[in-house]
Amino acid sequence: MAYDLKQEEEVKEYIENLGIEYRFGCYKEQKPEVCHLLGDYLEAIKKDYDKAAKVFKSNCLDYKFGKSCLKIGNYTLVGRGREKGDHVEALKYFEKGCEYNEPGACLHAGLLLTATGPGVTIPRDVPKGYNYLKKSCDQNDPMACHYLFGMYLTGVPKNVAEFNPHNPEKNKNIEYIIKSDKKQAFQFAKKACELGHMYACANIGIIGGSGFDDPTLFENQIEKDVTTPFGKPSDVLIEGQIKGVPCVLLARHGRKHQFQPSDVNYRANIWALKQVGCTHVLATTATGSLVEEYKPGDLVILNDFIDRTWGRKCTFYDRTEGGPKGVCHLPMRPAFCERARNAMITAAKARGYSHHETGTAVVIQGPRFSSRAESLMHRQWGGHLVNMTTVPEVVLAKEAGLSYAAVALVTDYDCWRENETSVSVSEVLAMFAKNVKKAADVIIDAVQVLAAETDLEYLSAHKELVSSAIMLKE
Ligand SMILES: CSC[C@H]1O[C@H](OP(=O)(O)O)[C@H](O)[C@@H]1O
Ligand SMILES: Nc1ncnc2[nH]cnc12
Repeated sequence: MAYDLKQEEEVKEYIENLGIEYRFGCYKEQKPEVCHLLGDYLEAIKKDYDKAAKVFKSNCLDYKFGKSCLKIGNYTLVGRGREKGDHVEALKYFEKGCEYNEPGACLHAGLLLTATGPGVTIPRDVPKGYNYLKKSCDQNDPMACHYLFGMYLTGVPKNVAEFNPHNPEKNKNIEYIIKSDKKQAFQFAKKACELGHMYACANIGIIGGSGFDDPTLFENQIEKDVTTPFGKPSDVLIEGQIKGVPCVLLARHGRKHQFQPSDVNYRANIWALKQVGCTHVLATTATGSLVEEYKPGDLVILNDFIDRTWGRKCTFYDRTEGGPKGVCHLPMRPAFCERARNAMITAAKARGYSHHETGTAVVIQGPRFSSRAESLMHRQWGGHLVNMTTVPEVVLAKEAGLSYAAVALVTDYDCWRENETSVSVSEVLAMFAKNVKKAADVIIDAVQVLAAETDLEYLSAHKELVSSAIMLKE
């Protein structure tokens, strides 16, 4: 019978008939896949969780239907269709579901057995949990592959309390159940990415500024020539891994430094990184200092900017064909991603490098350096540093919903100090070359810190902020 689903009565009748069909298929014809549909029907349409739980439970135990074991496992975990949650019983259902080859059930069993934290009531059994995760990943569950990536990336400590997720250096002498293995980590990340886990794909973009062109940072490099709706980025993207984490490197000014700051296609650079799946961008920048305490050779994790540039394309929302639609009024406080900044701060601290956790960069148009009067004015404005590239890069990264942070290397005192000559390009490059290892180490370690994080809510928050800032959506 055909239903006119625009008519309310007919929709009701259709839904009732659906229930009758499912009951018939389940109870009379004894088809497990239809019983599972009946459970879904009772849950989603009837909101009768008690009955749904009974159907899922019997379909799991009597008919060995893995998907229903996963469902009843989840019900048991959170206390749906029963009085309260029970982790131990939930695990039994997940294990059954896994036995019946349901990858989601293997994933949940693996997670429960390897989880730590105050809410966990199941004794930790990492080897058993690992096997469940592995079975799930082998059956192409992207989440399971991503968890295995995380396990191999950092290693799984015997005593979790001894492990410091923010300081890899401090974990060197602790005992591990699974030892860190970057090659294995990469294989699992690769598989998770291929299966569509967005956070596992080439996920950390690195924009190398003046003097930062060290491709030896990367293992297994591949050059990728890409184009975007906003034109071509400054150079090819170099994809590879840093200690097992998929990353992409881009030279901000091109590998031959062929683009001066006002000619860099910042939009194409950021878009290209986003296009290949980056969720984060970590950048370096050579900067002059505007205050005595920020000394040449110091690192600064930028947290704000003053924009003195002009004529640069500083939004994706300008109706470019293939670009996003609408008008975007994005707040700039905070301008940089706090989580990515913290990862850099953690890295600089752990290495013992002289650094400043905050700093405001005055971004000038260039290519000339500031006059003395300008430099003195920038000081009065409260700037700590001066450079030519942070705007619009940070703005565009934020518009693209990416997590962006920049480590500035102080190369000079600009030209505000009494009795001192003005900054020169040779001074900047020489100072950067002398200290480039510090910037590279901070990037390398920050990549590890970010990749080991499991709470990725902040990445969704970046995207939601952009959605909420768009007017005139089509
Ligand atoms: C080479 S001197 C001026 C130049 O250095 C900085 O470049 P980047 O930010 O790409 O490291 C500064 O912003 C100027 O563009
Ligand atoms: N003094 C300065 N002014 C602008 N950009 C710079 N990059 C490095 N030093 C700089």
